[in-house]
Amino acid sequence: MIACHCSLIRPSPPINENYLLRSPNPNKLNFPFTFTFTTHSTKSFRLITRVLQEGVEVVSPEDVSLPGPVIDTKEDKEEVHGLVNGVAGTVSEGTSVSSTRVKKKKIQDEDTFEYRYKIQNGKEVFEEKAYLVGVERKGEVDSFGIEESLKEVAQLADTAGLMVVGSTYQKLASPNPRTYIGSGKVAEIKSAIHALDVETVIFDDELSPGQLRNLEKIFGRDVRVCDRTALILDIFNQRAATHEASLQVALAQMEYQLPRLTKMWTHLERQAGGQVKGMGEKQIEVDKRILRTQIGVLKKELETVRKHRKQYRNRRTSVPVPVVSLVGYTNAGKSTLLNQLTGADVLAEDRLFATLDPTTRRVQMKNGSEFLLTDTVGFIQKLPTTLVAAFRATLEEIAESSLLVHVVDISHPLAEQQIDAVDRVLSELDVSSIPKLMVWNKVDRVNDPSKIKLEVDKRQDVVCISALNGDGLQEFCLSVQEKLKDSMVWVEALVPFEKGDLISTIHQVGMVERIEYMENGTLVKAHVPLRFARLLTPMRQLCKA
Ligand SMILES: Nc1nc2c(ncn2[C@@H]2O[C@H](COP(=O)(O)OP(=O)(O)OP(=O)(O)O)[C@@H](O)[C@H]2O)c(=O)[nH]1
Ligand SMILES: [Mg+2]
Repeated sequence: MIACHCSLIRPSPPINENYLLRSPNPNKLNFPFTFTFTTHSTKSFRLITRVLQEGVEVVSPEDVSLPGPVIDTKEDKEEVHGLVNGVAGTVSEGTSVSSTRVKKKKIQDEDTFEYRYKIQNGKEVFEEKAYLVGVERKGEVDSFGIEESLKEVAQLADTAGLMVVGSTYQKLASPNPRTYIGSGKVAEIKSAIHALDVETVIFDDELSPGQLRNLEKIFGRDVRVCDRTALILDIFNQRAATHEASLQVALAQMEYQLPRLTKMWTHLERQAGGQVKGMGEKQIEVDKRILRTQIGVLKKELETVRKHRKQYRNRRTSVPVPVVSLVGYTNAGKSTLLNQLTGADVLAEDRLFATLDPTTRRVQMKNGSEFLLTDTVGFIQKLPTTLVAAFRATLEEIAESSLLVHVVDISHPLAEQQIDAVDRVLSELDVSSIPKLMVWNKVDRVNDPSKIKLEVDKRQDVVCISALNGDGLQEFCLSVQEKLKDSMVWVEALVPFEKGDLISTIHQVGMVERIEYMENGTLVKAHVPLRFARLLTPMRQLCKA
């Protein structure tokens, strides 16, 4: 056996910890982490490959290179010690995490490992086994209900590439400050997860850093504990396709990590036999400072990206075609609707958070008028505020639109609760002054479509559609136009013949009621966006004269 002393530096943005963990056992990454596996096995090669692909720098040994077998063939075992998630450092030999359980698992893993590697978003990921835990607060009416909420976490886990093998929940008056759930429940979960060989326990609610640490300690070193927020961050991290989205996710991840750094350096004190008490704490402070600096750098970089986006938006709005934004619960069908109306090919799939970046396309009506339609990131109940804040730049698109179209999956059993959850996020975004239109989507999936249509007829601000098969899209566009008219101003202007191009712009951005050709120009009576009305001011005066 040889010991390879590697310091692994986590790059900025940090690599996804889970990603590294989805590697040969042990699946829990502690700091420093130690991997022990057999030479010549593809697993060792995979781990190093993955580490390097992720951009993690291997400081030593220098001979860890690709492609080709990684480790000295004379020995039959290797160890990789390293630090991830922070700064570089020299690592002395840490303790190997070869517990009896890990040894037992190793034998099983040899057989079962291969089939748990899956290709997701073009990357090879290891499908961890996950166990879900929820809490129902006594006396509090959670409109979603604990079972539905857990079902949603299961969907999130599936989207993140995890294999859910069990779940449980507890009714509590108030959460336990140490472990979130009661001690009896903790013991029950511990035996369940060990029996099921679970690698990750996911809590449906946000855990405090202390609760997270205590639970990890109780469950054992090779079991990772995470919460809904971390899971959503993980999905966002996997799916971020643009530079801006990556920056936003990295920022949200770092802000989430900042109070949770505590565990990283406790090994220093352990190795020193407790003689250098406080050494770990000092190092945590150093790490926190580094992280804060990185957060500052990211924020500045985001600001630059944001400025570019604004310039682009200003250019776009020089011809004031009204902007309509699609908002709604994740998986409601926003991207499908955009694709149907504009022929765009935004990814639309039966997974949560398929879309992260806004996409804008032009919709041309038969009467010549146009509007821009923007697809946005979906919302979810218990959406972490850090994420809403991180995505504020993206969501600025929403704030600057003329109309918000709230897309609802009306076939979902919790459609009403989802509407409330979306309204809650919208209220955080301060967009109450923007007119709204509600769209009940997926009518083709409801048991009794006629009942739904009857209900829609009674209401004024709802349109019923199937974005998938195109039902109701004509009516949808007319409703959008009607709603847009409400946000426009009425003008009567005499446009000189030499400014004839203004007439076609009025057709494009507004709603023309009447056109008359006079001796000294064209008399137009129309609804137009406010900014455009200002452009027409001199001609409106002419008209008055
Ligand atoms: N039956 C039916 N399925 C639909 C309809 N609209 C969308 N879907 C399906 O619902 C799933 C989610 O659709 P998306 O368009 O990705 O939903 P989204 O709102 O963009 O979701 P996020 O990007 O995750 O927020 C896909 O599998 C679609 O095919 C519809 O009208 N009827
Ligand atoms: Mg989408």
